[in-house]
Amino acid sequence: MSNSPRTTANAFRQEDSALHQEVTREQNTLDRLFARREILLDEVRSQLQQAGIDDSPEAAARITGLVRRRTELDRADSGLCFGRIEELNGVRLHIGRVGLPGEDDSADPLLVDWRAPIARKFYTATAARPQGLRSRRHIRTEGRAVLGVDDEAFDRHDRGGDLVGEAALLEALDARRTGAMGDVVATLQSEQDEVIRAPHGGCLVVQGGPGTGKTAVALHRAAYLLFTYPQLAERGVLVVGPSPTFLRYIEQVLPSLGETQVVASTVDRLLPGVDAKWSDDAQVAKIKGRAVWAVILRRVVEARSPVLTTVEVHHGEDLVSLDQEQVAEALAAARAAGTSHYDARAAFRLRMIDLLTRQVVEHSKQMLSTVEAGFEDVLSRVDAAMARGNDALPSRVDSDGVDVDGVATAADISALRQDLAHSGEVSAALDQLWPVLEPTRVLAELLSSPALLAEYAPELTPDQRSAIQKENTSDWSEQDVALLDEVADLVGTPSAVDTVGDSETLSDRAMADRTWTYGHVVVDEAQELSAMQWRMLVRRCPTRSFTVVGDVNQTESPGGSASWDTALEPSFGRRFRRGELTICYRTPHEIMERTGPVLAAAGSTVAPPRAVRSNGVQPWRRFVSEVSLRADTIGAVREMADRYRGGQIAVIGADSTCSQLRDFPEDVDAEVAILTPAESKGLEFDAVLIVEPHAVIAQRRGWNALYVAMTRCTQELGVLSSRPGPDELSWS
Ligand SMILES: Nc1ncnc2c1ncn2[C@@H]1O[C@H](COP(=O)(O)OP(=O)(O)OP(=O)(O)O)[C@@H](O)[C@H]1O
Repeated sequence: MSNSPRTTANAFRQEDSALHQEVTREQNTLDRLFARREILLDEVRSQLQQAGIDDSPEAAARITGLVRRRTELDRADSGLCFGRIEELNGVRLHIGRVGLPGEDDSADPLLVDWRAPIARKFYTATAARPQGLRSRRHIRTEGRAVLGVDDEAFDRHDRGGDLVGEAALLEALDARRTGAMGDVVATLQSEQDEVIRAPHGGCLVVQGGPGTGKTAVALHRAAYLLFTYPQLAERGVLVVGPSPTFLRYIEQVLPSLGETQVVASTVDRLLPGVDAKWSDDAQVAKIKGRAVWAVILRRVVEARSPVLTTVEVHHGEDLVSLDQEQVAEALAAARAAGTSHYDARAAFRLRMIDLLTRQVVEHSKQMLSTVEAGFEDVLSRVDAAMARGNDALPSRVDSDGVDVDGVATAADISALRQDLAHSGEVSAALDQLWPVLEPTRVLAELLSSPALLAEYAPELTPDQRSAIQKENTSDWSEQDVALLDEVADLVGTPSAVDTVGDSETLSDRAMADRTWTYGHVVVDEAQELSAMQWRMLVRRCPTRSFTVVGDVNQTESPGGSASWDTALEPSFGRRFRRGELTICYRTPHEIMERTGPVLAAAGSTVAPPRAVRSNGVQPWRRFVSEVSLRADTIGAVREMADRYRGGQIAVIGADSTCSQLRDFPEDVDAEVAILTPAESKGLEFDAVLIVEPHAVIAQRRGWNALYVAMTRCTQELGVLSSRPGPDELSWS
């Protein structure tokens, strides 16, 4: 039976009114939720005011917990509630950014936190596997207003797709880009949820093609772990990204989820006091990234062994000395502990002062006859006090009237040791015998000396050694930082934490402390890291609790890896779990289907990820003359800016092309960025214009770079070339 226009119109009206009723119903719920949130916020604020009177660790932990709760309630102002599930028995649960308990403890929660186990079904139920749900609803809101609802019913077996909340998802994906990544908590997909909720111990590596949500998933996982394992908040979660631009792009995601206990950094910013000023060229970066540096640098540090020599020091009129045998014995004792260079040197210094003190006392004729018995006892107590304070000499020993011999008391001996500890002659003797190792000096000396490189780095060929040799050793490159960190670890250099006050954030404290260890580390674009950078990261989390996301088909950096086994095995052995993301959310089908040949040319045997949406906009290519390239680029960008007003546009090309296009006119109604493929890593734009693809391909790992460039846009891809080819970009 066909519907007459009148009955169709009636049906629409009925549907409209049913929809209207549902929107009103959700609006009432949202109003109640906001009212409850206000009450809870007031409670937390007053608890915070009352706290802080005592400064016990328990009180500090409680305050940290309250501050976190206040932040998450505060930040939930937008998108407080975004979903609802209805179970077969009719029970309905609203899902949101934070959990809101009911008014009394026994009541059901008014709003379930998206990270709670019970919320999982919201992200994973499908018509084929409804998991006891009758329906799922996505609730679209703006501020405190409900705009609409999208329902999926699971008791009618008429939907078979693998997308969750397809309408809400597609709407989110089609939205204009703002230049900042947002959270996707309302529309997470089932395969993403699986990664986010994986157990936190050990290393989880997630491979996924461009736009499959790796960054989004990694950040939501950080929020999930902090919620599920609150103890992680104390040490924080480190998020490592490929560039400062990328970190700015993602910086709002975790705060919008209410998380503050997260430190975001590039890997080269993780060594306090060292600022990487430049990048090595590809050949040098590749050499410096090799794992063999761990062996080379250990060799260098170990070769700085103390020089066996006698020690002579004045104390007043006295000349006291240690012979080689005594020095050798003290050295052996200091090193036996198996501690770092720095700690062993500190232990040796104490031992040396101890022996010299003994000599001074022995020189005192008055003490000679009676000193031994009491002296040992006092020394052992002084030693114990020193061992507790490591390098620090106690300013005073509690003598309790202990007379060593009726002339020298414990206090006398303590004062004597203080004298010797501050003696310039003792310091000079120590420096000569066992020089302090300053990581920057050690590496600078090595890299500037062909002779030292030949001696300590025989694993490198002469050509490689001359490639890395450098005269100006006061500036450090990104790859140098990982080498410096390795030296600092071998030497055991203490961290300069003193500059950070109590009131500073977790991020301030962690970033000022080389030895800070995190509860969990998330690494994005992880395929780009060199072996030495991996070592550096593992030192930041010795429990090896890592989430590693990336795409080995996008690897561009010289020290990076084309396989996860190669990248991870040196640091994690075989002890890592794998996850995979297979659906591309960013780039439309029209573009993704053109990336296959480029990926194949890059040497990959896998297919690009399947695009979730199609927008009907075909990628285009124009041939222009080299002379008019700049003008044509400007013209093409203007056209794109007209189509994506207020949006984000990227012009991507090789270094040489980018330099030609600098000082791009800004009088277009869109943000325009001119980037190399490496700079565009992890970012996305409404439209992308690739200029001179042949120059991109000509670079090292150029096909991978082209693949990265092609997959940055959410709507439109254009290509401008002054030369024909390559065939992989012949679309017609
Ligand atoms: N479940 C989702 N709901 C809505 N948007 C999503 C979802 N998953 C991913 N996105 C969006 O898709 C885009 C791509 O995500 P993301 O940047 O995390 O991908 P990626 O795998 O890290 O990409 P690349 O490797 O190219 O850097 C982003 O705009 C992200 O917000």
